[in-house]
Amino acid sequence: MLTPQFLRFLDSLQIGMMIIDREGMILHVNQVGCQLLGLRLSEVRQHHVSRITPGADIMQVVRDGKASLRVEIRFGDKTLLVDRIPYVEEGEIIGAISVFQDITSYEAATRKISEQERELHQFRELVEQLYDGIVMCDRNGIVTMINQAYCDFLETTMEEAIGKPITEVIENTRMPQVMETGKAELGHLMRVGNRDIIVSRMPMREDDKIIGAMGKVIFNDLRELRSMVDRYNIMERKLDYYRQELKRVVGTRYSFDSIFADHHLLKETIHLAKKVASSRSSILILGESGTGKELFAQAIHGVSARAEGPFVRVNCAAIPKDLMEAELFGYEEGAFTGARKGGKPGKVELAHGGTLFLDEIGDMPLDMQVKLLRVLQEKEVERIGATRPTQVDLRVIAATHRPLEKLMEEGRFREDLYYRLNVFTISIPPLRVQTGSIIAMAQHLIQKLNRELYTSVTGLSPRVEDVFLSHSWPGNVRELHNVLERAIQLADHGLLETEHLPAYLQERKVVVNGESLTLDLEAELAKTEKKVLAMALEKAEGNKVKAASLLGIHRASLYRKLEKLGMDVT
Ligand SMILES: Nc1ncnc2c1ncn2[C@@H]1O[C@H](COP(=O)(O)OP(=O)(O)OP(=O)(O)O)[C@@H](O)[C@H]1O
Repeated sequence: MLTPQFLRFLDSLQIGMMIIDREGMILHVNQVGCQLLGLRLSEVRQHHVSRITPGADIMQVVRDGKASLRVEIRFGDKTLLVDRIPYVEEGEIIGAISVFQDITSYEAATRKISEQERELHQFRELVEQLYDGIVMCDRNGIVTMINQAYCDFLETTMEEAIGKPITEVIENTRMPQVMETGKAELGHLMRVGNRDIIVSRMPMREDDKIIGAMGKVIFNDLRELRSMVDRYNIMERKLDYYRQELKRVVGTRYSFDSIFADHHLLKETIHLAKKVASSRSSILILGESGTGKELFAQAIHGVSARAEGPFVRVNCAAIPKDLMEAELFGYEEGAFTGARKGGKPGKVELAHGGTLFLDEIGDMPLDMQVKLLRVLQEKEVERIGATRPTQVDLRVIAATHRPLEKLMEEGRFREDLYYRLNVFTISIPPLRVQTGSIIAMAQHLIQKLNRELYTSVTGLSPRVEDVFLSHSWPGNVRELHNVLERAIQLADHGLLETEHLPAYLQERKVVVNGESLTLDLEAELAKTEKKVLAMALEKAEGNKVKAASLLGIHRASLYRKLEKLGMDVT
């Protein structure tokens, strides 16, 4: 039956073909078939079919005489589509023929198409949910896409609308103009039928060419918009409230435990602060910038009877003058143009039940001082535009680095307010007078910063200690903290060296006649003054009256100087 002509014919076919006899012995596989199966004809001829395709059902075809068509089978990394038919001669089944083709790439393409169909379906769903209405048209103004919601709104169907000029589907549409000008129109109000809608239209581009336009109807009913705006306002107010609550919870970060004190003057300040903390009276904290005034204010609040209440800080120097009144005292709705809906409480009101910390009180404008005094005296606050005052119960801690007495003399600070605030005064000594304690303070801050920055700096090199001792620290502990933070990050571990210090600290040292001096006038004067006082005391054998007369100054003045320079007063 398999004549050479017939075999040549089989080899010329572009699909795979295999012929077996009744017993399943392979009689022939054509060339394409060998390629698809990855075998040579000599390897398969006269072998049983089960060796090539284990579990092949082709024997079933021989047994039943029934064809099995379009069966997909995996062969290695290929997918083959197989037809198996009985091979009949003179009415008798003498074998079977298997015809197969590689459909691997076809199958991959079909999979891709169904994936894309799924994605497209998801995208449509998304579009349906994102916007109430959406429509697209091509460059000729023909509708190419419209979603169900917009169809419902326009009382049409997708079948009817797609393919029609957009001007026939949406009355008053401006999509042609948008394509003409290339400019998007966002949030326009438009009347369709008897309803107002808000539309955004934008041109669609490909390689800078306008290929169509898209329209989005964000709200198909303005009543819905209005209710959304209302909901938004309510949410904003709630958010404001929670923000305030959060501040109340995390408002204070410092306690007395956070204050490091090695110097006796600072220790005395802490002792006094702890004593006055429990009273209800106002406190005035004096100290140069960076000495820890806020630290003290928070610590006092933390141990006061109001510790559970809020700690509200107002930096009088940082608030622009024209905003200060609203910031401090709040306002009612409609009090001025731009006033927020529902009004806004001021810091004074927010501090109700707690502490109001007025930082840089010396910078408070005079008219605000008058209003503040009223709050302290009457214990009530009146928002801008309000008809009635609100009762407030708070304690004021004020702080300043300015000489308030001088400001009073110049008429820039009200005397009555000064006396009201200054029930207790706490003076924080500047770092430069805490001689002998600067290195200890630095060590304390290094430990704290090591913990925060995951570093392991062990301390200061002797040269850095020198620099630290001769610097006058105008920025006080804050300056020391900043210098150390930078140096620790540069060094990471071991001792801090001068090269880790900022340039202004490295450059201040000069050597004159073999003696190392700094260009810090105040520190050098203090050093010399200290030296002279020590010499005088030595000469007077510790007798202060004698030492003062040797120095030609009053005894009280000697005591003041010794205290200021951190020398032994006893
Ligand atoms: N005795 C101290 N112990 C530990 N840290 C301190 C001490 N004094 C100040 N600090 C730290 O120094 C920094 C400055 O402190 P704070 O902000 O309280 O100073 P301030 O006097 O209020 O400054 P300003 O007047 O510039 O606002 C803070 O990081 C604070 O933690």
